Amino acid sequence: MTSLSSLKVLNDIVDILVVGGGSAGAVLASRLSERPDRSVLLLEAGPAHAAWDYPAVISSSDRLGGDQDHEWGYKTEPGYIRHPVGALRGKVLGGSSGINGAVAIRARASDFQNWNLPGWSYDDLLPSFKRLEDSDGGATDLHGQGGPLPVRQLTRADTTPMQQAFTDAALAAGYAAVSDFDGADPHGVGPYRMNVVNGVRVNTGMAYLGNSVRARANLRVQGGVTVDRVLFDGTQAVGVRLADGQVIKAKQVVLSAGTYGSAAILLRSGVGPAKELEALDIPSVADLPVGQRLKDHPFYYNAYAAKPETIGAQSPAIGAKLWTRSSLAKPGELDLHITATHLFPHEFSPTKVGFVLAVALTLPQSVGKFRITTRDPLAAPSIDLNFLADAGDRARLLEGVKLARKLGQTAPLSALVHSELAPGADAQDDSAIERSMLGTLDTYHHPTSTVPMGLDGDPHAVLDLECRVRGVTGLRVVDASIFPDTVSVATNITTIAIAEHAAARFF
Ligand SMILES: Cc1cc2nc3c(=O)[nH]c(=O)nc-3n(C[C@H](O)[C@H](O)[C@H](O)COP(=O)(O)OP(=O)(O)OC[C@H]3O[C@@H](n4cnc5c(N)ncnc54)[C@H](O)[C@@H]3O)c2cc1C
Repeated sequence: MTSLSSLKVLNDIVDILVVGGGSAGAVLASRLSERPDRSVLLLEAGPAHAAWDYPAVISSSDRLGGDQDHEWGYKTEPGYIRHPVGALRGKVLGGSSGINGAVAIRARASDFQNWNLPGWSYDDLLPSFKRLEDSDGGATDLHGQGGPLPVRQLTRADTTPMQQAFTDAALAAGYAAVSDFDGADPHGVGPYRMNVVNGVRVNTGMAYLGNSVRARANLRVQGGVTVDRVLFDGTQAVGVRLADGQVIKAKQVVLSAGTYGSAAILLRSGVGPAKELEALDIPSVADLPVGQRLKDHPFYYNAYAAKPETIGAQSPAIGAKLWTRSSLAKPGELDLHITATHLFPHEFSPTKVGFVLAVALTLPQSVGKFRITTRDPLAAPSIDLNFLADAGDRARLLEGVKLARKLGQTAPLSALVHSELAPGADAQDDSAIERSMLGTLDTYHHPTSTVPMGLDGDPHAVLDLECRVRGVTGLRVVDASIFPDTVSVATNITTIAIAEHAAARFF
């Protein structure tokens, strides 16, 4: 474990201590240390690889989910679907942006309208969405150039024969072609925008914490350090205690440990539902609803055995999607994704090669719950995603699965199919499809909202609108946990943008 003396930066009391170097934390450490007169310390539990020296399991864009050295290893509670699923989270400088699918699409204006928070509209966030980007299409009203994160718009030619056949099947079924999912009308099918360059998934530890940034005299980036809890003097945050008992003092603490990590640190610190904390003998500092509004996107694999002679190239593993709406979506909402992916355990296919039309419900109503069950900072938390508990969620995902199956039977995609593996030929009615949904459901890995922002008087709000933890001083949270509700797309770019937004406005 790192010794306390080796963690000292410039002063004994660091100006800003950022906990967690993931999608949000790396952005904050980079942006906040642009001002040389303040010292910034970033503590990350996982390894802090040099920007040019990430192992292939992190840098290769076709390998998702990391390995035991770079992933927390959490499992969910069985919940409504009655089986646990792996709740993957990156444990590395770059965080979950180091193990994710590298799809780079923003939340929609309607998502921010749903949040309904002053200062957090799409227009408010647009400068941050542009500032983070180095878009290959150059600077436009919509996209930015020269920012830290390279974002490439895939073309049809960049996608695989299977993804092209999927796209053509969706077009044949009457869906529109989408050339940029960040554009005004993303309802339809098309290739992704991705933060991948030459097969390298560019995580935030690379993009925001390159050599010159890490060389700043006022910034210290330290990997291999697990934070136990925030220390308070009364209700003033004064630093953190590490899992090994060492103490680090700071004038301001920012938690960017992610939807699970930040909530767990708050709970261990006495910030959370007082009754739950009392049961764990944790003295209450602020009685707040941490962990009560967990949201995530349920994810179903409509899996196919492919004809080996027609499948062709299989990289990029992720390349195109259909973004559409169920019949229960509210006006303007797009609540279903169908992603055509080669991420498939090929040994399960009778032809030894397969592909997946992965169906996600992106605006679920079901609300999950996050808790800790012990004060031990090294113990796994309890994560109940509560997937599909809401009957409307089941109905909408069912529509998505039926649509995916229809596309699998539509030319030219149908020509690649040897047989359907899930739900499988026997699943002919809704109840059989639903059984398959419940039995094999996974997560899209977009958990949010355990530490939600909200207006004064909002019973769900843990933070105010400047990311400050209510009822205490000197403590902020900035990461995907602060989303007041889920958004209808993958969450990485929006998380980076809220960190850009917070860094520019609140510090
Ligand atoms: C498999 C997978 C695929 C995904 N695919 C996509 C995709 O294609 N596109 C997309 O937009 N989004 C995707 N996502 C989601 C996206 O990556 C996350 O929403 C985003 O990275 C979350 O950022 P964050 O800053 O909130 O948390 P993280 O990036 O997870 O960062 C939290 C950091 O805090 C550290 N930490 C936690 N606890 C402590 C502690 N106690 N002490 C010190 N450090 C701590 C962690 O190790 C981690 O580095 C995917 C996620 C996964 C897991």
